[in-house]
Amino acid sequence: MVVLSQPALDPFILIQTSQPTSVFKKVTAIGLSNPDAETLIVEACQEFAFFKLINHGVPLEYMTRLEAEAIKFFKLPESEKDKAGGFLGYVNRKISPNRDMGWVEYLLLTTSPKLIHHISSSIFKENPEIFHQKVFAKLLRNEKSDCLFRLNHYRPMPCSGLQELSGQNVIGFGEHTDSQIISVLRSNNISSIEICLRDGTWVTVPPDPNSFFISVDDCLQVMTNGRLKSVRHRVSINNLNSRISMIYFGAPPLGEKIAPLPSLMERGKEILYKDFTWSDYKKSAYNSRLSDNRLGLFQNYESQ
Ligand SMILES: O=C(O)CCC(=O)C(=O)O
Ligand SMILES: [Fe+2]
Repeated sequence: MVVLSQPALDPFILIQTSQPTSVFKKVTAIGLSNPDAETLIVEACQEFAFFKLINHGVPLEYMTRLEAEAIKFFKLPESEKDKAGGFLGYVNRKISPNRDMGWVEYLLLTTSPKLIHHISSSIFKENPEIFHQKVFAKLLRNEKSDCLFRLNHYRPMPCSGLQELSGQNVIGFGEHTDSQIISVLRSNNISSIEICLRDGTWVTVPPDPNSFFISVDDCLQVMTNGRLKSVRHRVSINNLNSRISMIYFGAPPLGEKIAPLPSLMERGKEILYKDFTWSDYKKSAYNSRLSDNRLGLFQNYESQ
């Protein structure tokens, strides 16, 4: 990455020098009604830590309605959006507390039923009941979990910037693994997420607004004692259209112990991780950089 001493809004600080990626044609598409779904999911998670869920039964109109509300919000003047700022709510370009920036603005929401109502009424003023739709009501059922929901907006690059940037990508969301158990992502049809395969090659996953992309996150890596590995991913911006994505991060309750589960791990394999709670993980993640391996701290010394 080229780091220039420019004002915070200069997109050039985010130029990504990595090679262009090829399109990932092998992403496994799995429908839940497929009798072999369980096996296919395990295989895809072992091989790619990532798969595409098709025929999921969630009507497209739910997602497009929420997307429309998000677009309305993101079109507001910066001063209005900033009023919804804070740890939860609106954030512009700042991806982590530790200097990680991206060409992205987002709304970070908790899925706690009590808080979501409050947040929704201040952000989606014209449609505060947006999260009362059936699909979200289901996601919000577990009051104790610490799940998050993020709406990302990758603005088009300024035209003058694009001419000079021709052929280069700008970091929308830098390389990282997600922390939780699984993430469920849906985006519009614009540009896409890139994932890192086991051999270290980065590939671009073709977008599909009708499907969900499911990824293996850090906690699931621990719960399976490393049998599944969380997937490194990133978003690059290289065109003139806005990308909108929404991601549900499925997390445990704060005090929950995260540990390898005998039913998920390979029999007889040594335990790779120390005991820790989701709250311990979050505290240590707060001091890390986006691209860090945040599980390093929790690995058993003997097993490294
Ligand atoms: O916006 C995307 O497509 C992915 C963003 C992402 O990885 C995240 O929000 O954790
Ligand atoms: Fe992510």
